[in-house]
Amino acid sequence: MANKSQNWILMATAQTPTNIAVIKYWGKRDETLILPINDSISVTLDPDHLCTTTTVAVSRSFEKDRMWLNGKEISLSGGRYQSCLREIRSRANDVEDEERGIHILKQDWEKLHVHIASYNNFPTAAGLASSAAGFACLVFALAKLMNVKEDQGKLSAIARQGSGSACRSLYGGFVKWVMGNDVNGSDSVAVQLANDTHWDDLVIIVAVVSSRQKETSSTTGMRESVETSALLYHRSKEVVPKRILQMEEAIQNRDFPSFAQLACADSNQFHAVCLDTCPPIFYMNDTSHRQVLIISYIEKWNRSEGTPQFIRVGKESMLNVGTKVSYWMFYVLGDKSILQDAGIEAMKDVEALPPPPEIKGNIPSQKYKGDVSYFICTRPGRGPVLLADESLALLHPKTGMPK
Ligand SMILES: Nc1ncnc2c1ncn2[C@@H]1O[C@H](COP(=O)(O)OP(=O)(O)OP(=O)(O)O)[C@@H](O)[C@H]1O
Ligand SMILES: C[C@@](O)(CCOP(=O)(O)OP(=O)(O)O)CC(=O)O
Repeated sequence: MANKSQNWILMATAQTPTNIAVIKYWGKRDETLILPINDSISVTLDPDHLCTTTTVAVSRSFEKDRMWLNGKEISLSGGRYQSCLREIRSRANDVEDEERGIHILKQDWEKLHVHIASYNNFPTAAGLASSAAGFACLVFALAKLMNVKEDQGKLSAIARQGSGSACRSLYGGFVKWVMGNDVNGSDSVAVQLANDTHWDDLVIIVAVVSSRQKETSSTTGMRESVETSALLYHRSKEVVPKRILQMEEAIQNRDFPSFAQLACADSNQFHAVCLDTCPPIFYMNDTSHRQVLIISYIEKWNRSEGTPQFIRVGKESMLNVGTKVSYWMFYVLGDKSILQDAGIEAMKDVEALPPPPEIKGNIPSQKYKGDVSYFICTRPGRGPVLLADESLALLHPKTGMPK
């Protein structure tokens, strides 16, 4: 290795959005390579509101690979981290920085160790797809550091081995994860259906029910569904292939009624599969489990009556929008102007919202004050980016340790 005497640290910092599936991935045909039993489609969310920032650093003074997640050191010994590190290292290339006297040869990367620090600006493992943004960001940042020349599609196949849904976060806008046929997973990659500007009046409101960790992880849940649910088999073979085509068309045509109907139906079927699993999984009813996704569409809200048109994914969210609205803690993160555009400035404006027609005459007697902790108002967003501003790095440029 060149320039052994010099004590340099080379770093790269990236920011990567999370994504939310509108046609869901649920079930693997290969657990190690993370190969799914059906295609899925997602919307990448605006990284200004929901994202992961990851700094990766390399130095010959580092004695082993180390990682800090949200300030706490975590083990990298797990198979998923090891797969991502191995796959990226094997594609690394020479890195030259004449000014700083850094010369790393392709073959050096196998012996060099990395430090990784990552921060999620939203709760980890609470159903907000932290693993998606996290592994996509890790792979993207390492690829930049190690001068990996593969395109986003190839990188998506590496991120997939960290967490399935992570492959979709390598692109912005509307993304399809093609399940592929290869036993080695080379064709199980993400492709972009449309970029983040394609449908610029689509608004996504995530109502966070609880920031606590889920009791059944997606990995365990979907494994049990594959083993026990006959409905999942029917879903992956008969239902999803048709729905994927319809969803692609709805996105292409910016056809909101079809988009919302398909997303609702798919979310409901996902929850039905969870119930059909033995033992059953309850993501929906237990408010400690999962955020409720509410997709809201504003057709130039400023020009219309000023009333938001909430379209819900799932029955629980329907109830939330309609009857619980005045009991929500009105705490909004993200782009508050989205609600302000709709004439909602304060709690009294929320209370004045009419319940949706579906729940008229069917108002449950029980009221759950404070079920929704907060909202995140967001939009379709761009894919991963490298942050050039070194002050945003999560590792010290001199020590390579977390700031
Ligand atoms: N920023 C990150 N960088 C690398 N890995 C991360 C990061 N954030 C989370 N992870 C990994 O993802 C795991 C959480 O994934 P998990 O699938 O349980 O939750 P989730 O992704 O938040 O929820 P869901 O998949 O249901 O949407 C963490 O334990 C950690 O291993
Ligand atoms: C319900 C989902 O969010 C499941 C996501 O599962 P993960 O991608 O977290 O699972 P692993 O591949 O085991 O890491 C649906 C989706 O995002 O498509």
